[in-house]
Amino acid sequence: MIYSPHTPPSKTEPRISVGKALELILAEARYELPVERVPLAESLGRVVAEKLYARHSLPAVLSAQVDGIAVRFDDRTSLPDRTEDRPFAFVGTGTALPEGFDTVVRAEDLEIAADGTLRILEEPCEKGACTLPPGWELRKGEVLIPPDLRLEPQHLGLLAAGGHSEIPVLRRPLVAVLPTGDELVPQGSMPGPGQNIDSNSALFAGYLKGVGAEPLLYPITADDPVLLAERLGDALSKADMVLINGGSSRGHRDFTVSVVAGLGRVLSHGLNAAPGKPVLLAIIEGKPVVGVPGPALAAWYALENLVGPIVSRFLAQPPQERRSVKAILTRELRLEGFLKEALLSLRVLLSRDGEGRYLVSPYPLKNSMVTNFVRSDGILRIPEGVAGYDKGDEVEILLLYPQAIIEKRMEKRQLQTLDESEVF
Ligand SMILES: Nc1nc2c(c(=O)[nH]1)N[C@H]1C(S)=C(S)[C@@H](COP(=O)(O)OP(=O)(O)OC[C@H]3O[C@@H](n4cnc5c(N)ncnc54)[C@H](O)[C@@H]3O)O[C@H]1N2
Ligand code: MOO
Repeated sequence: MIYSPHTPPSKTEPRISVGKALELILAEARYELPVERVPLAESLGRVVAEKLYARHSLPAVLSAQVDGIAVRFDDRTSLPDRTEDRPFAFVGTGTALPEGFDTVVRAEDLEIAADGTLRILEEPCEKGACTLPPGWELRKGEVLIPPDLRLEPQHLGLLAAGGHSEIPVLRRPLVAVLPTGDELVPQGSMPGPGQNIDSNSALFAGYLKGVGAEPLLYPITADDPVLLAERLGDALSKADMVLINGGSSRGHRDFTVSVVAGLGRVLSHGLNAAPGKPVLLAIIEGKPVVGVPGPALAAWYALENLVGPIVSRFLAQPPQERRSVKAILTRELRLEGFLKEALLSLRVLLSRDGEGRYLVSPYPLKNSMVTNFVRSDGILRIPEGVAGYDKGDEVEILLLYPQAIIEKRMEKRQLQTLDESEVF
């Protein structure tokens, strides 16, 4: 299959690689977030803003590690031991040993006879056996969590054990989303002739939440540079980063570039990427501003390649990575012209061959409806400079769903139980 660009870029248009564009915006914008305190139960997935220490020791005193009896080690006699006259106390796992006791005998190593007398079948081998000394779990003042850690459920347990109920975290980056275009109507409206639903705002909101940001959704802005400049100003006064959606290309109503250039510094306009070529990256008042193309697929790649990593930078995290699988190409791919020089992202379907290996079939590039995107299993990214692949070559596929879900999708397709028009 030969891929060629459907909108060849002009020869004079300066374009840079996606990697270089990301490097520039990461190096040149300001990435600072204020700290807020949230209840421990709501801190999952949040990024801790400062080092957190244990506020007390656990256990506070010598405690039992198992269910059994507490004894004094020095009271032991030869085995088996009739112990009705030996002092002991029943203890449960995690409870404190009563004063004067130093060792625990496991319930399995005891016998209580019918007459109520207690025998120790297996004497503890050392003083302190089956106990936990004070501070064994946590020592007061020890570091529990370093700064910049994204909290997982196990960290929440540790912080609770260490005496924390409110956690200082980085505020989620607030990302303003400005949909633009005279042809757009809000979600829930019936689109008339020439109208399109602002579906990208929903896509953006979901994507942003998924990477740990807080979307600030604006109403649709008409194709009017004055209105756009006003909205942009408002967004910059509230948000940490601004996404302007649509109007990024070269149509007579595409004002994004001129408005942004009037307010700040444009770092790049045009990426060596397909889809996702007309992406605008700029800095206004130290804040990153991204002009995201209108077509949903191009928009998604801009989110994935640039916006996600920028949000991660705000949160002092490495960019989130998708799971990938190796797959065998079912046909050759030859790239021509601009596509050979660009980072090409192709949507793919996966299946399996008789040996259980993944097979991969890419969709044609032009087939860029958002519904078809939802139907794809993953993405084949072809780096800049690669002219194509042969049939049978092994390539890496980034998965759009968890692997178990992909397996189910493949199974359904193989059984042909999928309705042709089904979108899932
Ligand atoms: N002469 C040229 N035309 C185009 C070029 C080019 O190089 N020369 N590039 C093409 C490429 S590639 C892309 S990608 C698009 C970029 O378009 P814009 O970012 O300027 O977006 P619009 O023109 O405003 O809209 C395009 C399309 O997307 C729909 N859209 C916009 N916003 C939304 C939204 N919030 N929700 C859903 N859909 C949205 C819009 O209705 C249009 O259908 O330009 C090519 N043209
Ligand atoms: O392919 Mo454009 O670069 O995103 O429609």
